Amino acid sequence: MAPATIISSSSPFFSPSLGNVFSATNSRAGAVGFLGFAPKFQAPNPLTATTTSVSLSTVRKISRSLLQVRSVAAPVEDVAGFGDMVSGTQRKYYMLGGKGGVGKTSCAASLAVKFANSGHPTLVVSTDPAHSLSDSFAQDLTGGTLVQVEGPDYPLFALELNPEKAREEFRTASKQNGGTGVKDFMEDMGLGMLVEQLGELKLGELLDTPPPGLDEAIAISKVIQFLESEEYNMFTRIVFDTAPTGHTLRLLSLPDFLDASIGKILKLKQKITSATSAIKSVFGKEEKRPDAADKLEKLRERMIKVRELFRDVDSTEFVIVTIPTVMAVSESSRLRASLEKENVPVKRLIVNQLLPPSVSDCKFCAMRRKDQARALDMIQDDPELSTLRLIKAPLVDVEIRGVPALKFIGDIIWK
Ligand SMILES: Nc1ncnc2c1ncn2[C@@H]1O[C@H](COP(=O)(O)OP(=O)(O)OP(=O)(O)O)[C@@H](O)[C@H]1O
Repeated sequence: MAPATIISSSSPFFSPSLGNVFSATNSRAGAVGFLGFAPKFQAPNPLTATTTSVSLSTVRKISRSLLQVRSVAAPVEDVAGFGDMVSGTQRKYYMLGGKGGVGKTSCAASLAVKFANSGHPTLVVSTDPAHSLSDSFAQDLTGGTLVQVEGPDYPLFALELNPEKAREEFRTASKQNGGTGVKDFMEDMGLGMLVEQLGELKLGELLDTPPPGLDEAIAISKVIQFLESEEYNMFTRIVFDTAPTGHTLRLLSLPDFLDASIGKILKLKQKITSATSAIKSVFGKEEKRPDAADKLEKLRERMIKVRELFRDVDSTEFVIVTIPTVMAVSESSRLRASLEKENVPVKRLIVNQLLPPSVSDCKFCAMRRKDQARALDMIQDDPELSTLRLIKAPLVDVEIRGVPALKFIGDIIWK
């Protein structure tokens, strides 16, 4: 991860300034360690900051009470702006992605805070194996379970999917009880049906080693849970902080791949079934068994549901985050092209870490500014990117950490 350039408070263009904001703001949340200013409140240690792991019943209770008291912010005229994103109580998914280190997590976390402060019970999920949600919120959100983020006006929960832990559990499970542990493990992920079917097809041994793409499969299984499980019913906005480009594209194309693979398995199974039942009927031994193909077909339907969700303009949007450099803009252009090929809706492009205006640039800053202007021109001329709504986010003078900082940057980005 490339660290952001941090401009000191003595910089000639000390604006926009988180430092200024925080000297005037107090908060329940733990804003931690801002450079260049002295916070007026006691900043908790990020490692010991209080976070709450919640049980299913707590989530349900909050959900019920929210349904009674919540009023979601009204839509504004600008349908393409934040007003469009916040309006309506039907569930919407936002995926933020782009090159490593450009500010995906900061943008995703700031969007989640803004949604929560606008009245939406919100869930922010990290599918990046190198999670930084905890760092961004300055709260411990690790553990792979729903954790409530302290600070926003309405419930905001975070979930850092833990592929390494999942992979380890997978290995352990596959060694237990002659492989039935794998089934339990996959069932926990909402993929039990797949194992059953593989068992039917005597392909269970394939599960003994974690397959390539398990990280993405875990993320997909979570999406299925978001769609089907009561635990997640309360959330009207789900924000994904995705892994850098390649991983994310694999994640988005996985349902297609699984759908096609299941299709092939189904065909193969049909052939085997008709051949074996022909033999069995010749010998008068055909048994009536529940049709495994039905279950596979159901799994396939779920995959189609996920695939459709990724493509549904009304409920899903992929927001590309970039920085104003030739390399990052080029990668964003390729990402947009790939997303278009996958029919994933993209409407916005955030250009993050733009140097704020200044009257007196030093030579270094003037050079950087010229470079950034060139990258912005590149975006204007790029057929993949020029059609997107451009959101310019300034490089701020301190690291963006904690809910107040995320609120500050979120109010600049999400308008
Ligand atoms: N506009 C900004 N101004 C100042 N600092 C920023 C800005 N945006 C992001 N940063 C800082 O840059 C660093 C990287 O940001 P972030 O973690 O959000 O990027 P990322 O794209 O999610 O990284 P990764 O690909 O490693 O997950 C963080 O220290 C963050 O505080």
